[in-house]
Amino acid sequence: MSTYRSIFKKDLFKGQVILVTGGGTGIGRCIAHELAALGATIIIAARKSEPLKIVQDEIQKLGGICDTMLLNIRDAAMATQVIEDIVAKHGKLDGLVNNAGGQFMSPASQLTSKGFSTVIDLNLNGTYNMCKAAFDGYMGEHGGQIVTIVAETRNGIPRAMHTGAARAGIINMTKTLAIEWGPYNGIRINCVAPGLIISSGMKNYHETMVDLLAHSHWMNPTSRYGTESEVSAAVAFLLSPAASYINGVNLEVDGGSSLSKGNPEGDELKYNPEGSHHPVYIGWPEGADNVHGIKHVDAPVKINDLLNNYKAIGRSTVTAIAACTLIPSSLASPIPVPVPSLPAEFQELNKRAGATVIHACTVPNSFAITFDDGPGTFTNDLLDYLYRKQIKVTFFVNGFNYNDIKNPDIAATVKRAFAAGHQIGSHTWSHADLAASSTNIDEEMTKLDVALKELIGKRPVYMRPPYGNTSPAALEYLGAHGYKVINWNVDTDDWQHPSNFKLNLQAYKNALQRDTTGKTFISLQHDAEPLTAQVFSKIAIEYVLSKGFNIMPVGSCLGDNDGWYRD
Ligand SMILES: CCC/C=C/C(=O)SCCNC(=O)CCNC(=O)[C@H](O)C(C)(C)COP(=O)([O-])OP(=O)([O-])OC[C@H]1O[C@@H](n2cnc3c(N)ncnc32)[C@H](O)[C@@H]1OP(=O)([O-])[O-]
Ligand SMILES: NC(=O)C1=CN([C@@H]2O[C@H](COP(=O)(O)OP(=O)(O)OC[C@H]3O[C@@H](n4cnc5c(N)ncnc54)[C@H](OP(=O)(O)O)[C@@H]3O)[C@@H](O)[C@H]2O)C=CC1
Repeated sequence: MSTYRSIFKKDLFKGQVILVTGGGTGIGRCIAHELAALGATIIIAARKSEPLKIVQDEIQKLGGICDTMLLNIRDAAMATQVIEDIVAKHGKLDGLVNNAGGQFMSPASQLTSKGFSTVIDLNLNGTYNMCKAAFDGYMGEHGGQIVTIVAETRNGIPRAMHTGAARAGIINMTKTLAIEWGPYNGIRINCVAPGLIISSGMKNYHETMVDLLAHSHWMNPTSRYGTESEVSAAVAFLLSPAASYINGVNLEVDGGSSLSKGNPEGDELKYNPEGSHHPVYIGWPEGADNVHGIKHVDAPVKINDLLNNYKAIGRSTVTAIAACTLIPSSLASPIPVPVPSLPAEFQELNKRAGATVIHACTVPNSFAITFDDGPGTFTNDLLDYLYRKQIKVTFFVNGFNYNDIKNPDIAATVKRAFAAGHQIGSHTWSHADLAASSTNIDEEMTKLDVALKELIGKRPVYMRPPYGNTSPAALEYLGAHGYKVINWNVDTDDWQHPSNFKLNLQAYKNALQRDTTGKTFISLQHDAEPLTAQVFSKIAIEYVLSKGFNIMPVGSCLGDNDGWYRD
């Protein structure tokens, strides 16, 4: 019967008894499968019995030995009891894999004391409880191997300060225990620090976070996420005699992501959005996902899709590790993005109507970078970057679209952008199509003007019609009410393919890779798109700067230094 295809030799752990906490799901389950396939008697323990029973059944079906126990690692007495029960039932405890753990995501500023304590209690205290129980109950006298799964913490973990602190505590505790428990008790103790791993753990996160994760999987030096098998292999190695002189280390299994995290700028340019050139290791048996009724990996669909992609394009099994190149078909041959020109009937209409539609700048060598539909959840990240680069841009904001401008965080972002000298323009209250006869143009413009007046004390003169759409009636209204109507001549279409930075940038390349003598540009992207705010905007700005253009707000690029707003 085909079983987990470990890279290690068969029977490596034959006769050993190893406890894997949290072994009913994700990484822990994979570790349990691999160690059982290598001959160990595995005990998996966690709070919920059902996942444990399923995994026990899977392992037994494949010919392995697996026992289950209920355990809450936060409960020291329960930890002690579980170790006692294992020793009573199986006679010993050769290995302990502290895999149980986790957290919720939250910016540090919004974290409550209770939330912080909960995550510290689970990870740091829980791991301590297990180490102490294993030491007191068996290993202190007989020796053994301990491996704790932490998380890569080298430069902090944004939005998970609590878990970063707990895991850093575990890493340090591990070093001390290696020193204290090594010489006399024959214990080796190490940590494995995964980067982002395609596993059931991702199911704990909100859909928005899963979306973001699914889009950013290439943003580390290995340009992909890791697999459960790659973490499990590190654990098996550290438990094995091959690591018998390795003690007190933290082995990062993160594709190098911890090396570059925290660098304020430029990292994105070093990453490879085209996909990974690295082999992917997946130890699950080849064939369908559910051979013998065993589901290989149980991550959220969008994350699981990444794995299927790695499998489809890469060589994913132990027997066939080979270089793989993940090139989404959309990137294989760049699709040129045409520079839009105003439809002929509108050019004619503009001549008659009250407002003309502006597509380019007048100041020589200027490039106005504009963002629509925001503020978005990550506009503040973009503002941080713009501040560091000392660059000013234009934000055409909505009142109620991706976000509600009255939400205090969103309102604060508008105020911050304004105070920093960026130009705030109107993009209508609700992103309504001004060319549609059903749209109340006056309401759309006035409602946002009133909200902005409250926030920044002024009403914008510059506006961008949603979808770039105008009609004679709209232009007449806008002209009569003193608005300047700004469209663009570089359209990234980032909203259609937010994670395809190469395609987004193609619009810039189409504009700037030809003779640009006497030309000026206004580009369009959307800061409401998280990946545009966090990544693409920076790629675009670096590119425009590399071509020698001066980036400025639309008002400046039209030579208008005073008339951006009115009272
Ligand atoms: C980061 C690097 C990559 C890592 C990836 C992985 O690890 S993937 C693996 C991922 N796998 C896992 O993480 C698996 C293990 N994770 C867990 O069991 C839970 O996530 C746990 C750690 C919160 C513990 O749960 P529990 O049942 O013991 O606790 P509880 O529910 O009773 O909450 C206690 C308090 O915590 C607070 N708080 C909780 N949630 C939120 C939130 N979403 N928002 C804000 N706050 C939140 C809140 O204060 C709450 O008290 P309240 O205000 O309600 O009175
Ligand atoms: N997936 C990833 O990208 C990364 C994961 N990690 C870490 O790897 C480990 C495994 O993660 P993963 O498999 O992805 O996530 P899962 O959420 O699938 O696994 C967590 C496991 O821990 C168990 N658990 C949670 N709290 C307790 C508790 N108090 N007592 C006993 N068991 C508990 C859960 O079972 P039950 O609920 O039944 O108790 C579950 O089986 C975790 O420590 C995680 O933080 C680190 C970095 C990245």
